[in-house]
Order: sequence, then C-alpha cells, then structure tokens
Amino acid sequence: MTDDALPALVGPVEVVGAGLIGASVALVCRRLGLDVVLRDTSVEHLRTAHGLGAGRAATPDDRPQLVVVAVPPAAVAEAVVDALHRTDAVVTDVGSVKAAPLASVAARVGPGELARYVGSHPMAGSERSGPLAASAALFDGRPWAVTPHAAADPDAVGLVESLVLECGAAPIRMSPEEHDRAVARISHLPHLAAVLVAGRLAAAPAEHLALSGQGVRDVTRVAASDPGLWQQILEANASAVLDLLAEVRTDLDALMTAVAAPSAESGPVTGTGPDLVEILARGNAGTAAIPGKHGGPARPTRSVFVAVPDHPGELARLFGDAGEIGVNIEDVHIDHDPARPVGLTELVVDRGSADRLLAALESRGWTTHR
Ligand SMILES: NC(=O)C1=CN([C@@H]2O[C@H](COP(=O)(O)OP(=O)(O)OC[C@H]3O[C@@H](n4cnc5c(N)ncnc54)[C@H](O)[C@@H]3O)[C@@H](O)[C@H]2O)C=CC1
Ligand SMILES: O=C(O)C(=O)Cc1ccc(O)cc1
Repeated sequence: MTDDALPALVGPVEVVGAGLIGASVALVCRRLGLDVVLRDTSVEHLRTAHGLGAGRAATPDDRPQLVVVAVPPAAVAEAVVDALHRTDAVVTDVGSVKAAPLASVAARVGPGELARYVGSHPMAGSERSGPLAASAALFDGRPWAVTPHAAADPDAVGLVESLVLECGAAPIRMSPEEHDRAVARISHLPHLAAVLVAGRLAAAPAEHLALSGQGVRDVTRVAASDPGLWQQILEANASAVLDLLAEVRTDLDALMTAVAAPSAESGPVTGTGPDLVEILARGNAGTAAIPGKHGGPARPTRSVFVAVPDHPGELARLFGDAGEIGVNIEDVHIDHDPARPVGLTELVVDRGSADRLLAALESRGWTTHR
C-alpha cells in the first residue's frame, strides 16, 4: 500500500546489516522491483542474503535514495553516522531503542546530515536471527514506529513512512523518548517475564517438562532469542525498564501475600493488598487492552482445537475447509501429541464464528475439542 501524499520509494535502497530484519526489508524492496544494495560485516550473511534474492553487494558508485540500518543496537549509531557521511540518502534504522542512538548520532554529524536521519522500529520479528529467518511477509499488518527528531526533514520522514507502508506495516509516529517508554512496557518487560519463567524450566525434571502444553510455550517463546541482542536492547533502555521492574517487584510482593492469604471460606483476609482474584482480573484487563490486528480495537476471539493427522497435506486440507466454511483464521498454533501421530491444531477465530466452524468441521469428519 502506498500514500500519494508521501515521497515515492524508487530506490536504490541500501540495507546495512542483512540479518533477520535487514534481509526482510530487502526482500520486500526486491519484490517491489527496486535495486537493493546489501552491506554486512559478515561475508557469510551477505552471501546468504544475496542467495535468497535480497539484493546485491554494494559498489563505490552506488547512490542510494534510502539507507536502512539493521545492525545490532550497539552498532546502530556508528552505522547511521557512516551512512550519513558516505551518502546523501535519507537514513533510517530499525533498532529496538531510539533515544540513545539519536543522541549519539546528533553529537557526531552536522545539521544537514542530521535532518536526513529518521529513526524507526518495526514491531515485528522473531526469536530467530540471521538472513535465513528473513521473510518479505514479516511486517504484514504490524505496527512500525517512526520516531523523527525535532529537526528531521519532513520529506525524509515521509520517505521512511513510504517504506513502512510498502512493507505492509502501519506507521505510528511518536517521539524517540515516548517510543522507548512504550517498548519498555510492551516488548522489553514481556521479554524479561518470559526469560524468568523459562529460566525455571532449564533444570526442571524431565517428567515435569513432559506435561508442557501450549500455555508454557506461549509464555516463553521469546525467551529463545539471542541473549547478546537483548543485552544490548536492555542496556540501551535501562532507565525505562528499571522503572517497570520496580513496579513488578511491588506486584510480586502483593501476589505472594495474596497466594499465602487464607481464602474467604477458610478465614478472614488479613492485610490491605489486593486479593488473588483482583490480581488475576487485572491480568484479564491487561490482555483485553492489547489492540487487535492492524491496530484496531481488540476483537473477541475463541480457540477451536482440531486433531490433525500427521500426514502430508492434512493441514492444507484443514485450512481449505475453514476457507470453504467462510471463517477467517486469525492465528494458529500447533502442538504435538506425544502419545499419538496427530497434531493438536488451535485455530483462533472470531468468537461469533467459532460454533459454526466447529459444527461444520465436525460434519466434514474432523475431530474437534471444545
Ligand atoms: N530480532 C527482532 O525480532 C527485531 C530486531 N530489531 C532490531 O533490528 C536490528 C537487527 O536485528 P536482527 O535483524 O534481529 O539481528 P541479526 O543478528 O539477524 O542481524 C544483524 C546483522 O547485522 C550484521 N552486522 C553486525 N554489525 C554490523 C556492522 N557494524 N555493519 C554491518 N553489518 C553488521 C550482522 O552480521 C547481521 O547479519 C537490531 O538493532 C534490533 O534491535 C527490530 C525489530 C525486531
Ligand atoms: O518475536 C516477537 O514476537 C517479538 O516481539 C520480536 C521483537 C523483538 C525485538 C523488537 O524490538 C521487536 C520485536
């Protein structure tokens, strides 16, 4: 999707750092037919990204319209400064933290160069890294923060928003400082919560782990991410993260008191903190507050569980049937039954369509679980 009021992205686009995010941006730009120039300190990543069709190696004659810096957080400022010195292109970066790299860039370039720099941050990715994990569909329907500083050239901001739209994402403009407070809450704290829960599993007895279901997988998925990347992200946003961790420490104390407190049936509740149900209900309120896909209000969904035989083509048949029944699948998770050659597939659908989907799948011979 493009916006006629914004400057057109015509290329060449230079991508510095052809890993998960950089190679994904590059694949989108190649799909648009743009000339894409790749740079990476890793010859292997460069070769892999090129082999995936993400672009070609840079030459001294290249004159990019836009440079996208997609290197690890601690290397962002240096790579942005280098791109501003080396080219007359608009320069953006996709780093997970915005204020500290901007301060470092602003201290090292002239005003004309600084005007061409507009930071940004796609709220999409995965626990994997490197070009082999890249996908042109990575940013589809995702929010992408665009964080201009006060002296940014409006055309440069517009070009970065054009890139975001071309990637299928939704640009959300905010200041670098507000962005950093926001991601501390919706990305960095959730990451640390996942890490703490997953850390309790590392040395767990095998017979405990054998009971693992979808819940523990949902809560811990991002804890599989690269520790080096996350060390850099958390160090760059330490102040906002520490503020939230202090609040969580208070919450944890209240939770321990509430779990230890006698229930209403077995005796009077002592203390003045929230009781367990209040704490659990606050979790409900928090999950309901997360906007739905495409930034809209959260739409109520329900999960429909279907046993899918472990044979080639069965999943495609299930999706085909759901399509014929006319129900949109919002999300999908697959769990493997350790005891049987089936996958338990969770289809997340609009709450109003769930009963219809269940009945129609059952009539087509699928084994469902309510
Ligand atoms: N992993 C994720 O899910 C997300 C990451 N980000 C941000 O995107 C940036 C890139 O992260 P990923 O793509 O996940 O990492 P990655 O490790 O997959 O890719 C980084 C690439 O940069 C290269 N590189 C390192 N230093 C370099 C330098 N000085 N010059 C040129 N190339 C260099 C590496 O060889 C690698 O190919 C980070 O700043 C991260 O904070 C943003 C959104 C999501
Ligand atoms: O895997 C996921 O769900 C993520 O949330 C990935 C992610 C990692 C770092 C970011 O700065 C943004 C997104």
